[in-house]
Amino acid sequence: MTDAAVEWSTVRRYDDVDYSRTDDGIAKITICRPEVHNAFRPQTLMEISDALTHAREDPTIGVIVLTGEGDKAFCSGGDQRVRGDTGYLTEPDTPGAVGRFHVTDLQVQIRRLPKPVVAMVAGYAIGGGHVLQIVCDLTIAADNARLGQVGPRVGSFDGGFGAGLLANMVGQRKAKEIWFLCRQYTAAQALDMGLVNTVVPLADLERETVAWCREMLELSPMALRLMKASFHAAEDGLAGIQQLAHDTNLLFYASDEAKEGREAFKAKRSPEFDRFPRRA
Ligand SMILES: CC(C)(COP(=O)(O)OP(=O)(O)OC[C@H]1O[C@@H](n2cnc3c(N)ncnc32)[C@H](O)[C@@H]1OP(=O)(O)O)[C@@H](O)C(=O)NCCC(=O)NCCSC(=O)c1cc(O)c2ccccc2c1O
Repeated sequence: MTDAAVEWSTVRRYDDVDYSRTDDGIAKITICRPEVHNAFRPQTLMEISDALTHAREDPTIGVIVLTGEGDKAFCSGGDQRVRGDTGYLTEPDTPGAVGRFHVTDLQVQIRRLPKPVVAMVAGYAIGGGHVLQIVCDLTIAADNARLGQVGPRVGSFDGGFGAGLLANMVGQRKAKEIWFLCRQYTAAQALDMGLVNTVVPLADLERETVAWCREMLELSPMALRLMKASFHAAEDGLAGIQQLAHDTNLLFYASDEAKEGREAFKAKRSPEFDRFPRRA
């Protein structure tokens, strides 16, 4: 879905993915495999990961949008054509090739990324594609969106974020229904159960998504970063706490107290921490 009213310039065109940006700091990462409803193969995920890393490191980017090309699908999950007996294959035509689940690292990368990631969903968000929208921080859905899990129908399941985060969003009962029945849900149903943030007419999807992103760009990036880490601290266990804890290091390093430790070490003298308050 592209909207002529929003101007994007290409940062990098990969084989499976387009990475563009606006002048004011929104990155857009688009899965470009509409012939398979934007199903991902390992290369797709590696390209998304590379674009996410670039957007993370670019200080002029404040918010990242993840989407799929066209209006038929956000993403239909793993590309069944390259699914092997050991995971998804980078070289499906090579006998004995060993596969893996590249999406594991990508899900974690989105969770850890210290900038908001917004899923912009038109059409199908199914299977591993649905889990991708779940791990994004916000989801803006078009009124033609169809969301659901398909794993138990095709011999798969995602018991990680695909189960736990889903249950946190919609409750255990509904999450079990979604996985145990493998139904598809309309955008309106998804909104009703808290699976997406808002639903807009398809023609307005990109404009609305960009409007949400621009609202976030007006806010304190550090406050947004710390809120994202705070939301994940409990859900992600020690890894979530690690993110939040290390984010406090970012702030602590700028303090005179931390600088005293660094400068004392460099000057080969004892640090003078006495001048810093032992706060109540
Ligand atoms: C998405 C659909 C419900 C759409 O149905 P519809 O009838 O509208 O469209 P078609 O079925 O005709 O599809 C058009 C065209 O696209 C091809 N296609 C669609 N999805 C895929 C896919 N995932 N892989 C490959 N190809 C796909 C389809 O074959 C058609 O091609 P033609 O050449 O015939 O035109 C419906 O398409 C559908 O149900 N798709 C399958 C969805 C699916 O099985 N997804 C994978 C689920 S498993 C998964 O995603 C997964 C991935 C991981 O990496 C995991 C990692 C760790 C744990 C779990 C994981 C996991 O579960």
